Amino acid sequence: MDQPRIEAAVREILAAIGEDPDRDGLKDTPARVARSYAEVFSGLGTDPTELLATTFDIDHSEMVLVKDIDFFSMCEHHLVPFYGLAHVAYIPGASGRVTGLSKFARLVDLYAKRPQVQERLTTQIVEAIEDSLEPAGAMVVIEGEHMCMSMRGVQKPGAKTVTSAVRGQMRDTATRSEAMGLIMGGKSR
Ligand SMILES: Nc1nc2c(ncn2[C@@H]2O[C@H](COP(=O)(O)OP(=O)(O)OP(=O)(O)O)[C@@H](O)[C@H]2O)c(=O)[nH]1
Ligand SMILES: [Zn+2]
Repeated sequence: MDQPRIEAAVREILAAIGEDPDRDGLKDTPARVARSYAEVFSGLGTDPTELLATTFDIDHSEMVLVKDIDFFSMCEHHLVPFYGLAHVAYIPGASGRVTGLSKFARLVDLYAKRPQVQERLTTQIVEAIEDSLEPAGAMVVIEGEHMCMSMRGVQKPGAKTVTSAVRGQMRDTATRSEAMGLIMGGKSR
C-alpha cells in the first residue's frame, strides 16, 4: 500500500473541507489514517487458497456451522464502515476435506478488509469455500449495518441488511431451514 500517497490525499481532503491540516490536533492525522487504512484494507491482494490449504481428514459428513463471526468492512460507495455478523456453514464433500474452524473467521476478514459491498462479500466467501474444500454444500449469511445508511443519507440507524449465498446440498429446504434456525437462535447486533 502506498502510504505516502494516502497521507497526501488525506491532507488534501482536510484542506478541502476547510480545515487547517497543520493545526496541532490534525498534523499527525494523515499518517494515522494511512496506518489505519493499511489495517482496514489489509485483505487486498491476499489469497484465500493459502488460507484454506490446511485441511484434515475428519470423518464427518454432516453440517458444520460457525456462527456469529464479527466483521468490519468498508462500504465501497462511501468509504464508511459496515459491520455485523457473518455465519458460515458447510457440509463436507466426497473428498472429505475439512478445515480448521478459525479459517472461516480468517476468510471472512480476508474479504471484509477491502472496499466492499455486502452482496460480493457474501458470494466471495461461499465461492472460496467451494473452490478449496469442494464441499457437498455451503452457505454464508451476513447481517450488516451500514454507516452510510445511519450517520448520513437516509439516516436509518438500526436497519439491517441480510444477504445469503447458498450452494449445493445446503439448498435443500430442510437443511437450509435447520441452518437458518441455528443462526437466528443466536446473538444479534
Ligand atoms: N447493494 C448494496 N448497496 C449498498 C451497499 N452499501 C451501500 N449501498 C448503497 O449504495 C447506494 C449508492 O447510491 P448512490 O445514489 O450512488 O449514492 P448516494 O447519493 O450517496 O445515495 P444515498 O445513500 O441514498 O444518499 C446507496 O443506496 C447505499 O445504500 C451494499 O453493500 N450493497
Ligand atoms: Zn455506503
